[in-house]
Amino acid sequence: MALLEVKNLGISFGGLRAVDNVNLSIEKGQLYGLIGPNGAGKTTIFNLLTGVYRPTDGTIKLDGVDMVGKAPSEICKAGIARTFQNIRLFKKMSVLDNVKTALHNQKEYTLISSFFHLPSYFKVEKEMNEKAMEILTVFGLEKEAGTLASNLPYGKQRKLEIARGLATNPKLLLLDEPAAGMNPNETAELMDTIRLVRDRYQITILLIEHDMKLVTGICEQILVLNFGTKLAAGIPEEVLNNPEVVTAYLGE
Ligand SMILES: Nc1ncnc2c1ncn2[C@@H]1O[C@H](COP(=O)(O)OP(=O)(O)OP(=O)(O)O)[C@@H](O)[C@H]1O
Repeated sequence: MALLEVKNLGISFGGLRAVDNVNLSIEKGQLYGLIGPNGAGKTTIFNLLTGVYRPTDGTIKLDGVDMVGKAPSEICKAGIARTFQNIRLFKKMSVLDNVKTALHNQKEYTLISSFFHLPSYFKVEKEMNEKAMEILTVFGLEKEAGTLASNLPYGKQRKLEIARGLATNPKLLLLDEPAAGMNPNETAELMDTIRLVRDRYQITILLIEHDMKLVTGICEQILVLNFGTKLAAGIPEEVLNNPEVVTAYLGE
């Protein structure tokens, strides 16, 4: 059984059919790319998968469990995490605290234990610090743990966003244009990090990306959308040489 099984997914906004009859089957541990021209419906699919929008048609199953109709917080608990095109960090918090707030998805202490500083509070706090530091190390951010998120250079802020997604302990991590605004060196480093995250945590990753070097470099399968529907799907080398894709996506 695929980890994510999406069938006949669709949504309309008034007269606009933003996503229409999309099918997606992603195996556990796969690195999957979602590409297409501006306005093709990519981010809308992320919004459907994470419960921001409710589909007008179709089904979404994670590990066999129906996600349609669940609140975004429930879907996050079920194992789908995401990052956004525009960075959404707690800018006035430290790098470490940004990751720790995401860990609250799993570990919690009671208000009473925190207020009275009971031993259980310190135990959970210590565990959270250790776990957050482990995640920061994967992203090469451990030395910046105490830095304010707003003081990180752009490329590291993008990495911190992914670290926060990972901290919710997802089965499926959705990355919306993770390399947007990065220079080629930062993008190359990010590609290594994404691979490392997948291998080390054995999670499944679905990413939207315009940078074809990144897509062909790390994605094992891709789906090309155009006007909300599937234009092509398969391994990147084949799909990107498909004349229809070249015409629609690259505008040639
Ligand atoms: N809440 C909404 N209300 C009305 N229209 C919407 C809404 N959300 C998205 N759309 C429309 O749906 C279409 C698909 O948008 P979407 O943002 O999913 O495209 P995209 O492929 O992610 O584009 P980009 O690469 O530019 O981010 C667009 O025409 C957009 O204007």
